[in-house]
Amino acid sequence: MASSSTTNSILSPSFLSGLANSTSTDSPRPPSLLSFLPNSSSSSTAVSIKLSDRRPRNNRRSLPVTNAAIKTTSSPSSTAAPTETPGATHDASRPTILVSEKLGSAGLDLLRGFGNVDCSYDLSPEDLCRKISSCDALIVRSGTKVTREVFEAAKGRLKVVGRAGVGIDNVDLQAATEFGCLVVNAPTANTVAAAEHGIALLAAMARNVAQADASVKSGKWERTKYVGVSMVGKTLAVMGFGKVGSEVARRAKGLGMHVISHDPYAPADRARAMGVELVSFDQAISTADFISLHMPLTPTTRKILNDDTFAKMKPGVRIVNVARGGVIDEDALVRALDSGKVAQAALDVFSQEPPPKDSKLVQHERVIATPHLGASTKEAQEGVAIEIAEAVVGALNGELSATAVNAPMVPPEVLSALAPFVTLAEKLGRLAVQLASGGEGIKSVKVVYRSARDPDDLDTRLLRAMITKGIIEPISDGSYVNLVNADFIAKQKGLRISEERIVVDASPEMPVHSIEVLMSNVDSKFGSAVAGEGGDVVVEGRVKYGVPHLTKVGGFEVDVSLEGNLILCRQVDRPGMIGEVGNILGEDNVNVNFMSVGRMARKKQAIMAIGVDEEPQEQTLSKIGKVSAVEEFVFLKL
Ligand SMILES: NC(=O)C1=CN([C@@H]2O[C@H](COP(=O)(O)OP(=O)(O)OC[C@H]3O[C@@H](n4cnc5c(N)ncnc54)[C@H](O)[C@@H]3O)[C@@H](O)[C@H]2O)C=CC1
Ligand SMILES: O=C(O)C(=O)COP(=O)(O)O
Repeated sequence: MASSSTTNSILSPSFLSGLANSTSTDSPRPPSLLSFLPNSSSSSTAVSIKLSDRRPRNNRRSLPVTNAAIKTTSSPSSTAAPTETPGATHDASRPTILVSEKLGSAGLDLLRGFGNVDCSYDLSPEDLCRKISSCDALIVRSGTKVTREVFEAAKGRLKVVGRAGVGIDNVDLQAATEFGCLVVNAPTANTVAAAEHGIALLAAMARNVAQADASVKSGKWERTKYVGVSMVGKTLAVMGFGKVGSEVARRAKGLGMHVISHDPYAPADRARAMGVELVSFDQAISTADFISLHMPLTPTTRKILNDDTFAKMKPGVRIVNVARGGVIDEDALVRALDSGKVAQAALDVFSQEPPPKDSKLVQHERVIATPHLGASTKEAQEGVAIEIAEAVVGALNGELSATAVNAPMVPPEVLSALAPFVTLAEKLGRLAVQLASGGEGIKSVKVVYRSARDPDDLDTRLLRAMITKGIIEPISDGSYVNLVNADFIAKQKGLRISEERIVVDASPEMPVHSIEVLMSNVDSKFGSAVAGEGGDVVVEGRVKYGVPHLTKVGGFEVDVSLEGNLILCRQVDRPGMIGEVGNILGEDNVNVNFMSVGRMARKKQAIMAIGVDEEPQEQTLSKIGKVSAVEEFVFLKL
């Protein structure tokens, strides 16, 4: 098989006239990343064929966007209409957003401008599961457990879970990812509130404010009993130097404390700039007079303070926890308080919330407790509500949120530049899998990105996810594939996708010059699609003038815009072939929108790539098969 061929291109005039008509909405927009629809870019423009040279266009054609998908999704299984907020009307054409915990009014207003908002607080797990199949989004705080059962009960309708706050330990992220449900949080709006609460607890604990207050209210006046300790000059270990931890450190420095911190992932220069020394875990806990916890609850931080670690602390250490109850072994803390190793603890969070009424920890006389109030200031709650409402609305619009927790975060400007390549990637995956015979047998796919840019500057996660989606959707029983679950589903299906980035001499303006998809160890329905030493099914595409094009099939160069559907035809290169096949399609009312012929050499084999708007009937295809010069052909849905 020849490794190269020459190309004639036929551009349809309506393609060009469509461009002339382009409006402001024609500028490239980021594609919907969550609502991937199967035929996300089909064009319905009917055209006639006319020979023409490729011409650059001044206006770009509008990009296929699929952002209506989530808005209009209604699960066939969802029959129960959600309870509306009193006074609100339920509009079935709008997405439904269930808010299961109190959310600031500004956020609710924003949500109501976009969809049906159902504020149902204090739902039992069963009620939540019952409701969820009629909801497109769920907004929670720390009180709602979003378990695997919730995702199962959603029956595929739930597209986004918004956590109105930072900690996402109450959301089963693995299950969310498997179900293709995006999880977003609101990571910044409550930072100061949580830090202020940490400082409030620190000072209240040191000066016995809570106990003394209760004593005075009970009619006592116990001035000697409630002598406190000073904070100035004491060492505070901030465990977790993230947003909250660093704000606590800043405030503690203002109180004259010596602040050290342990955080395996924090940059030392950021800490140093604040006059905070980053130290090892053991050094932090063994030298601190006060320890303040600010790390997330994860499998590695669960019970990070336990009998062993309490044993390493200074006698009389004081502990503040506004992070998560689960980072402390609470029974061990009771033991450490009883033994005097820990002098006092100030706790905002508990492993079980609310804690049992008879909790020894809560009842301990040297413990002060608040009911998870860290984020509860008016200001923080309004800010969090807006932050999460914007993220959820964006996600429902098919945009990727900057606060996505279980999907790659792609900055809007990168997304915008990648948009046509995202469509190209999906179509190449879709084409390659249809060219292979027996799609389920595909195990190994290689993707080669050619770009003028440094390989490190090219974030291909989005493109890989779309290729995966393109490969998987045609061969699976309705698997819903999106950026969130693409890698998971590929792995589940035993599909190994490897990537190679090659620097080429091309325009650095374009993030990618070409994308090539190679499938190993598969037979092809269209022998000409097989190329290379390994006998791979090969397709390659590029973006030209903002529009995805197929540029290579097997060893043949072609040039066809990836719109509508595609007929690939290998024939002996001879005069009249284009007209003959074009006539068959025309007679059977199939519109050709694009056509190109790539041949090995004059009068040798050639590949005709024909873009068609409609799906030709069986008999139309068989007429093409009967054209004497046609050696093989295949119809591919894009
Ligand atoms: N009580 C409340 O109402 C609130 C509680 N929180 C809790 O505080 C936590 C921290 O919040 P942010 O500072 O906004 O998050 P963040 O993500 O900015 O900071 C967390 C820091 O913990 C560090 N970390 C991770 N593993 C660690 C380990 N093993 N040891 C030490 N440090 C580790 C990370 O590197 C990161 O710098 C949240 O995960 C949440 O659970 C946050 C807001 C309000
Ligand atoms: O943001 C966080 O992580 C918090 O813990 C705040 O929780 P809340 O929204 O007040 O239930």
